[in-house]
Amino acid sequence: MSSTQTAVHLGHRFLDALPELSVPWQAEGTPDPQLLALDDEVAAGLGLDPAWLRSPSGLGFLTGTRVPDGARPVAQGYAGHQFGNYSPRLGDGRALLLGDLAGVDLHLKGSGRTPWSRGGDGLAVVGPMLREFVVGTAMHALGIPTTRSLAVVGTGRVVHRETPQPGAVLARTAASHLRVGSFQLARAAEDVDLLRRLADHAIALHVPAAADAEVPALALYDHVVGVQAELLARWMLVGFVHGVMNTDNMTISGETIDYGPCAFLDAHDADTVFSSIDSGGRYRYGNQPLAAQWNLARFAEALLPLVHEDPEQGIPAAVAVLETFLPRYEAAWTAGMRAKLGLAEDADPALATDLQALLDANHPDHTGFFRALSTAARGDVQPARDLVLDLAAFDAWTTRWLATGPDADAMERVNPVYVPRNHLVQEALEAATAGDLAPMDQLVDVLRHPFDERPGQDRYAAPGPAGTYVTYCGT
Ligand SMILES: Nc1ncnc2c1ncn2[C@@H]1O[C@H](COP(=O)(O)OP(=O)(O)OP(=O)(O)O)[C@@H](O)[C@H]1O
Ligand SMILES: [Mg+2]
Repeated sequence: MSSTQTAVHLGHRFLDALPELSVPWQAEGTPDPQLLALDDEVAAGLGLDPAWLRSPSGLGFLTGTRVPDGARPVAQGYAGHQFGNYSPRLGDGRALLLGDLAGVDLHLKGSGRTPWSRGGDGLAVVGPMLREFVVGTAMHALGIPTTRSLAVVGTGRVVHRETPQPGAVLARTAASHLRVGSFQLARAAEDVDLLRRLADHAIALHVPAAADAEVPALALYDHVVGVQAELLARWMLVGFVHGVMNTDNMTISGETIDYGPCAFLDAHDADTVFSSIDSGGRYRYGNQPLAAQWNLARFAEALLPLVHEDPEQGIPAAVAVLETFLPRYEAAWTAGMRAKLGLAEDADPALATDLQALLDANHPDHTGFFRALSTAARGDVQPARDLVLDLAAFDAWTTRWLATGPDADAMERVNPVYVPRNHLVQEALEAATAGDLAPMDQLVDVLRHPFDERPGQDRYAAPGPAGTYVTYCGT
C-alpha cells in the first residue's frame, strides 16, 4: 500500500451472523486493470484515499484480487421471485461481499464465478457497470436512497455477450445487501433459528428499536413497508423506472439496488418500459408501486414463522401491515407532489391528482415539465404550456395552482434540471466502451448537481428524440 493509505480493516459481520448464507470466496484475477470511474466522495466516506485507490495496489483492492489482511470475502446466498417466478437458488453469482467498512457493505459485481453462478460466467461488462455508476450517482445527488458506486475498473478481459465486450468490476457500497430474497432463502431452508438470526441482523443494522417490540419481526416488516413506500414515491416523482423489481432486487434498507435495465422517463407515460426482457410490462413505470407491494407480500410470507409459531396464524397481523403500504405510498407521493408544486401544507390535494391526470393525458417531458412549472410560478407559463396538447385543461389547472402562490425557489430545489437521460447515458456508455471516457465524465459532472441550471448545457436537459426508447437489458 502507498504511504497515504493506512491498512484497511474490513469487517465480516454478515459471515459472522449468517454463515449458512455465506460462501467464503475469492475474486478472479484481473489481467489488466484500468480505472474507469471513481467517486472520491464515496471513497472519503469509507476512509479510503482516492490517490491510493488509483494505484496498482488500490486497483487490486477494488477488483478483489488483493484482499486486506483479516478480510473474509463471501458470496452471499439469496433466493427470489424473478418476474413473478420463484428461483430457489440465486445468490451472488457474479459478485462478492468484500466486507464491511465504516458501517456499510463493500461489494463487488463482475468479480468472477461463484458457487451461485449457475450457468453464468460470473462476469460483468463495461457498459452496464458504468450505467450503474452513472445512474446511482445521479440518484444519490437527487436525494433518493441508493446503494452507491465507489468505482468501476476495466478488467482487460474480453467477455462474451451478443458481441465481445470489455469486462469490468463495479465496487459498490450499501447500508447492507440484505434483500427480500435473502429472507426467502432462509425461509425455504425451514430453519427458524437461521430466519431469526437474519431478522435480528437486519434489525440491528436498520431498525434497532424493533428489537424491543412485542413481535420484532413484525416491527421489522412495518419498517421495511414504510421505507419502501417512501422509496417508491421518490422513484415515481422523479420519473425513475427500475426495470427489474424482482424480490432479490428489493433491499431491506430501503435503498435502490441493481441498476440494470433502468432509465428515466422522457415523455410521462405510465406504460413506459425500457427493459428488453420485460415483455409483459410487469415493471412498467406506472406499475412500480404495485410491484413493490407484491414483493412485500412475499417478504411477509418469509417472515411468518417469526410472527407466530404457527405461521398461518401470523397472516392477519402481517396483512394488516401490508395494507398500510399503499396509503403510506400515497401520503409520501402527495407530500412529494406538494413540494414539487411549491404548495403550502394546507393546499388542496386535488391539485396534485388533477395534475397527474393532465400528465397522463398529455405525456409532456416529465423532468422538463416540472422544472418549467417553476418558471410558471415566476410569471411565465409559456415553457410549461408548450409541453402540453390540451391547453384548456392546462390553463384551468394552472389558474387554480397559481392562485395558491407557489414558491418558485422551493420548487427549484426539488425539481431537477438534469436527470440521466437515456439517450445521453447510452451515448456516454458507448463512447466509454470504445475507450473514450470524456462523455461519461462530463455527464456525471452535470448529474452531481441536478438542481443547478448551467448555462450552455441545454443538451443535458433536453429529452431524447421522440419514439426512440432504447430497449435494453444490461448485464
Ligand atoms: N454473468 C453472470 N454470471 C453468473 N451469475 C449471474 C450473471 N449475471 C447475473 N447473474 C446472477 O443472476 C441473478 C440475477 O441477476 P441480477 O442482474 O438481478 O443481479 P446482479 O445485477 O448480478 O447483482 P445485484 O442485484 O447485486 O446488483 C443474480 O443472482 C446474479 O448473481
Ligand atoms: Mg440483482
